[in-house]
Amino acid sequence: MTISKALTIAGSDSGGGAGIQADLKTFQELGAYGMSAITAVTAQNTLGVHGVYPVSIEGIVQQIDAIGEDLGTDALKTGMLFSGEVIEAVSERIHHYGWENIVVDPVMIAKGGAKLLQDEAIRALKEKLLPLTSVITPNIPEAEVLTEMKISSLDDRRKAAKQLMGMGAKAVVIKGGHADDKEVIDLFFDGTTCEELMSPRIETLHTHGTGCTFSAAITAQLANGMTMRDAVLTAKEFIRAAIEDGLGIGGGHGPTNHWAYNKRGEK
Ligand SMILES: Nc1ncnc2c1ncn2[C@@H]1O[C@H](COP(=O)(O)OP(=O)(O)OP(=O)(O)O)[C@@H](O)[C@H]1O
Ligand SMILES: Cc1ncc(COP(=O)(O)O)c(N)n1
Repeated sequence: MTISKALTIAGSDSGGGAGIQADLKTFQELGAYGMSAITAVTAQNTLGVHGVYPVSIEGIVQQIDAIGEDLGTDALKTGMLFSGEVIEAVSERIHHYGWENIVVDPVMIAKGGAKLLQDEAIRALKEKLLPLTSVITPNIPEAEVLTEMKISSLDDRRKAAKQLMGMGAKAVVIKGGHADDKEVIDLFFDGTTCEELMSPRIETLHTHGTGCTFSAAITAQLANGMTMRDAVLTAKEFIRAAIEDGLGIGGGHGPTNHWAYNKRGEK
């Protein structure tokens, strides 16, 4: 039996809805063996981020090396990287191991407004990480920061996706969760085709960690050997089920249901 392996380099969310916790749950549900390198520990719940405790560069590099020198990985994703220094160190290690299937979720601000990436880090993200990226998955505000353009229309999203490809990413998904369209439109662009992936907008407060879960599902499916397009299509179904069958726990923005996609398949 071949084991698909997936690595997440991201922050820890004590509340379990976002960050490495969401990633590992998603990897497990999609049949990939999950591994992690933690970049920062957050004290967090559905009400917000109450504290951020960055891990030292040495500590992050040692975690990545522990995996690189022994287990290896078939795909990896990055989430909360927090600083330019972390981005540089992580990019250098990815390059060193020659890893492929690199999914970059450019996490900048938590739903509750807490800053998860320092401003000075944007340059490192563009210069060091984007050239190694197989797919980048910004939400609309993140795509605006990276491209320095205002994104209002669907056409703006297409232009932004092209610009991000020009910066080195091999594919782009601009997620539509933050737009006010009736349907949620995630724009997928791989250099040749530009596709609008539509699904009904679900009226719910419980969308904590949707971006983490979506990018983790892409990572797991790339580790499983799927093409980029198929991995993105599965991730869209995975997150749709996870939001639709929300758990309704916590007093604020609750987590999604990482069991939902497989539970539906069992029926
Ligand atoms: N209300 C919703 N109904 C249906 N799908 C949604 C909804 N909100 C988000 N999604 C889906 O979830 C995924 C993540 O989108 P979103 O734009 O919320 O990312 P994000 O802001 O990075 O998420 P987060 O920061 O919460 O982790 C996308 O595939 C999007 O289509
Ligand atoms: C450790 C960590 N990583 C990512 C997010 C983004 O998720 P959200 O925007 O839903 O708060 C988060 N809140 N915490």
